[in-house]
Amino acid sequence: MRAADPAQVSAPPSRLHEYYELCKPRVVMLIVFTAVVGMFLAVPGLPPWGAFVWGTLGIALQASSAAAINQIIDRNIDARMARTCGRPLVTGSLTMTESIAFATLLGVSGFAMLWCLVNPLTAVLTQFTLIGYAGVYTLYLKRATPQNIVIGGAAGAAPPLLGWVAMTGEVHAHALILFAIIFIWTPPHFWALAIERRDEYAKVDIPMLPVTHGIEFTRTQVLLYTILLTAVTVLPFATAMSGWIYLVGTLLLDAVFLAYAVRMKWWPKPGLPMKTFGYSIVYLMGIFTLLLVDHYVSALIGV
Ligand code: HEM
Ligand SMILES: CC(C)=CCC/C(C)=C/CC/C(C)=C/COP(=O)(O)OP(=O)(O)O
Repeated sequence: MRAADPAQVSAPPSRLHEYYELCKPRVVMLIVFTAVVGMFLAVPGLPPWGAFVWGTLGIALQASSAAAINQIIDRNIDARMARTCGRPLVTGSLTMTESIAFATLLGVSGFAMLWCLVNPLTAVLTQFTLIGYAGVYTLYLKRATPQNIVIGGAAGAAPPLLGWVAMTGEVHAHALILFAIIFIWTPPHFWALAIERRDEYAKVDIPMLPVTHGIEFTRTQVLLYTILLTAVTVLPFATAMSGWIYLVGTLLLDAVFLAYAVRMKWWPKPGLPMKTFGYSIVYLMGIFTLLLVDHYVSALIGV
């Protein structure tokens, strides 16, 4: 048997992989999943396949473009934080010109796809979302106020609403509930991580809440937002948008999230904030999976 070639084992990541990383793929995948669930919930039965495919692709392209623009704007901050210093624009594996061209290509093709093959309202709202994240949050809010991620969270919360509009051409109250769930989820999602990364944000002068108001205050805010989140996640059931399957599942997920937040507040220990952050991602996937499953199972069994 031939021994592994050391040159191959330590080969640098391909350029394709670097472009892929520029899109923050794992975040974008969850964002697109929430948009897809919005599409399924918007209609009885199955969504119209043309609008579904082009809508998903268009939203994914625009979200990826927004993530790439965020890395273009933030390259100097990213270079000085351990968590982000391996990003393609920091290591030099992609140049500014390449990154700008790539982000433009994704953004323009995503917009054109949504405008021409889905509907103009979806295209315009998705474009505002891109500007909200890449422009308003990254360029301004992130550097200006500890409420940066609360206000900026509106961009991350928009995708299920965009998915809904892609299917129906209009903004429905149920779509606003989906928006509200992600909007209220964002602070505990991010501040759990920021507690752990406080010193890095302080070093680069980014006024994240644990930097400006301290870790204890941030833990209190995480707990308060998690309580509020529990209330907001009951809204799909309260408005008859979802049924019992959703309610039981969501209350279990909420109970675990609350337990994390309570432990972080009164029984903090090293590693707990990162576990809470990790759970926040499982939680959001869980909530949107429950919404989807409930939508079809309730229709099938007629409850
Ligand atoms: C303003 C809003 C948000 C902020 C400030 C934020 C912040 C962050 C940060 C800093 C990370 C990186 C953690 C790391 O590198 O270890 C992260 C990871 C993540 N976020 Fe968020 N986030 C936001 C909204 C969202 C939204 C809306 C979603 C999805 C619906 C999302 C899904 C994720 C996922 C899946 C990861 C894990 C990525 C990985 O494993 O590489 N985030 N978030
Ligand atoms: C449909 C559409 C256009 C959606 C765009 C929404 C979008 C891409 C949201 C991403 C949220 C996010 C990862 C924020 C963290 O940015 P950060 O700069 O605080 O985190 P970082 O330090 O890891 O870069």
